[in-house]
Amino acid sequence: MPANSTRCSSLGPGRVGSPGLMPGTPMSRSGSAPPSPHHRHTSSHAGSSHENIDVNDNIKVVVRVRPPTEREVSNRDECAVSVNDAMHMQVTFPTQQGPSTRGFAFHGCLAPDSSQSDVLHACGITQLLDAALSGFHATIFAYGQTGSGKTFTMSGREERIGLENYAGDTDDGIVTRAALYLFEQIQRRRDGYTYSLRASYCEIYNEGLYDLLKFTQQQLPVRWDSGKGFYVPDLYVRSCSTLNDMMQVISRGMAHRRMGSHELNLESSRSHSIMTIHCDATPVNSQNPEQGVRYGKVSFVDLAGSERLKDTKSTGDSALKETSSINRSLFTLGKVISALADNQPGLHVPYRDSKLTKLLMDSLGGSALALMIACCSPSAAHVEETLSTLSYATRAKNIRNTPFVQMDPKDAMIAALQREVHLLRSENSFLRDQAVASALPSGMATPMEASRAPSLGSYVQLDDIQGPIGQSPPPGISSPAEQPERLFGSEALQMGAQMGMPSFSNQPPSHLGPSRAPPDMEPLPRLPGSPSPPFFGNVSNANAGSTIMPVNSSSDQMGVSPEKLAKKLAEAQRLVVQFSRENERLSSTNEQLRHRRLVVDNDYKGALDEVDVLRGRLESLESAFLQSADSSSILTQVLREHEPELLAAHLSKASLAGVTPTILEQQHRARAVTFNPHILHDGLRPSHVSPSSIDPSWHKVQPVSSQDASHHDNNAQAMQHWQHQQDSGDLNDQQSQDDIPRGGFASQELYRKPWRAGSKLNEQPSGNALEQGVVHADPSKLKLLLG
Ligand SMILES: Nc1ncnc2c1ncn2[C@@H]1O[C@H](COP(=O)(O)OP(=O)(O)OP(=O)(O)O)[C@@H](O)[C@H]1O
Repeated sequence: MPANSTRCSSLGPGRVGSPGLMPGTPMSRSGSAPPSPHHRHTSSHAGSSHENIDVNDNIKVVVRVRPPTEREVSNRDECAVSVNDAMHMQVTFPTQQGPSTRGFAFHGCLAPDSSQSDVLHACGITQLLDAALSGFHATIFAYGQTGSGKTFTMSGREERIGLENYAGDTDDGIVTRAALYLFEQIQRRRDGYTYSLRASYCEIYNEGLYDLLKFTQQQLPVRWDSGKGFYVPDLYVRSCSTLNDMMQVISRGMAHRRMGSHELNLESSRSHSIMTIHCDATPVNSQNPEQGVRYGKVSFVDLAGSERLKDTKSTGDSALKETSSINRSLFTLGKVISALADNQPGLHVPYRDSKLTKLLMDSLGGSALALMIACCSPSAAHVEETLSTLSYATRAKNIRNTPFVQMDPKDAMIAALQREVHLLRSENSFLRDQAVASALPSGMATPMEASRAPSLGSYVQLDDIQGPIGQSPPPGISSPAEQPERLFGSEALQMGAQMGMPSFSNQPPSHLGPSRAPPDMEPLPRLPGSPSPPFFGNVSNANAGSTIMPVNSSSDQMGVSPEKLAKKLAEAQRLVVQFSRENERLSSTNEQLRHRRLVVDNDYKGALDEVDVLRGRLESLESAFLQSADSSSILTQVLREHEPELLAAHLSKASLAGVTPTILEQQHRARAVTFNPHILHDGLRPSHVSPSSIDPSWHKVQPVSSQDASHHDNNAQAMQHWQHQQDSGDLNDQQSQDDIPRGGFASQELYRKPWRAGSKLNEQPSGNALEQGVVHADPSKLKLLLG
């Protein structure tokens, strides 16, 4: 610590946004969080709804600083983080010039003494839950360094939840409080829907997806569907009709999560867990065309924490593999967040690079509401990680989601069609009324009016009316072409455009031929309030012979001759037929468009399925290839034949070093350069923080100059580019050999080929690589490749 840092003796008084610990003070533990009304929520929250939700909603980011752990207190760690107010905080960190401070602003900042119920309120979680009940997807994910309080925030004290007769306590986390809130709400809501809740719980461990409710060692596949996005088809989803059912799901899932113990956390989650509560809302009255079944859900994601082996002091193959896999998936998450935060059109967002980012796709830049809770330690010993976490959180604030109510695709389609039919009906009735109103002499009732007062007149069969049918509207009847807005209304036009309808044309569509409804087209059903069959019947066919119109028997008394009246009525009839035809055309065009969209969707889905299959095959080929490299010399022969120089270089380098490098060893070293979590944070670190000033070991693997940084960028970009090409199948065989095979580098040299010259990154990784999160394959399993 810098010489001028100071120490203080206790936690500050506040909670949400209260200063809490002051920077430069030694940390002490206060008592447990202030008592909160267990599992109860204030009425102001209970009544909140999703009305505040902005349809272009950025991800909300709240930071929670946990209290110091006993270990940090006994080590007399300095405090580096202080919360200034409800939205601002600052971090003090050492530099070569002395301590420096950086301020951060978030949607919420929670001081170390904030209670679990404070989290619920400060993070707006009840709003998210209300939104889920209203059909939105919502995601709450906890992010941060290992031991920073993610699991405590999401789940509370997990060990207690599984206890028999557990009735909850003040330490209950978001998940249990949310479950109770949802059950309270569905009993309270009187909004014409019945609600049912279902829950699933899964984890991603070492890039494998496991069901925590049906705990088997079987990995589950992640699939793509154009309607649902990425999803896990075989995940067990349990129906929960009572809070007790839900608590069983929670405790069972938690009990099966993979935990480990290391220097920074005695109970460290070794996997990313996702608990999802599905909120299905079924309308009580299904007659309402605007109502369909809504499929909201809320996911609680407890990410594994980023960690450095030198801090966690983890040893052993499986621990190393876990660390590497955690850091790798967090690295991909970082790339996704960065790409989305940059918000450059056309930029590739590498969702497909990990299972975690696939499953979070909807929450990051998608249609879900998302809340990120960034957790951090107050200790100066972890200030680098804290700065990195806050830099990520700052970037995440820029990610924009577009939430919308989720309905079953079938229901959504039906609702859209019903809306469309509704629009066409009202349009149709409007047109009919308009046409007749224009045709009738002033003072005469329109059919609509007449229908409300049938005693006004008697009826005459239109077909009985003889006389020429004018080709152009008679005086007093304005051409529909002059007033499309009046005919359809701007609202209707907008709705039509939204539904993919072509813009209205008043010319009878030539391709449709005579006015006849398509054979498969149902006549438009009657709209309440629209002219009823006694007046118009089905006007789609002018020869139907049953169309009747009200005519005032004493029309001649109004100064209109029967001939003129008949002419005007005939003209009205012609217009009605024309508009009906237009309506039919719109309907049939819609039908075609929908069909076309269905075909495209199917094609797209088929292509994606194929890509998934090919990707799976490629991955198994890669792993088979690497495994067989140990026991056969095919690879050596291939190199000898196609890359003799490379082989010679390997042999000489190996003999100089006195060891024989192996494929796996070099591959892992190469990965260490790419996946090192500190490198990925590099672009996010404030420019005035020199990496080497914080941790002398950083410069060994991390670019320290802009030139090096650009090498690193090139490195990452080239890898990303290769992956993209690989994904899209753009690579031919030769290119595949020359470029970087993902997860299967034939050697470090091959991997570095495109940017070999002059880069520090091209030097052998430092011996510190292990400490930086590198996983070496089990030496006993590594066989000599080139010997
Ligand atoms: N707000 C808090 N109040 C009291 N104790 C806390 C708080 N946050 C965390 N802790 C304690 O700190 C320790 C580490 O927290 P936790 O296990 O939640 O960290 P984590 O971020 O989930 O770690 P990992 O990524 O390793 O799983 C635990 O003993 C936990 O009880």
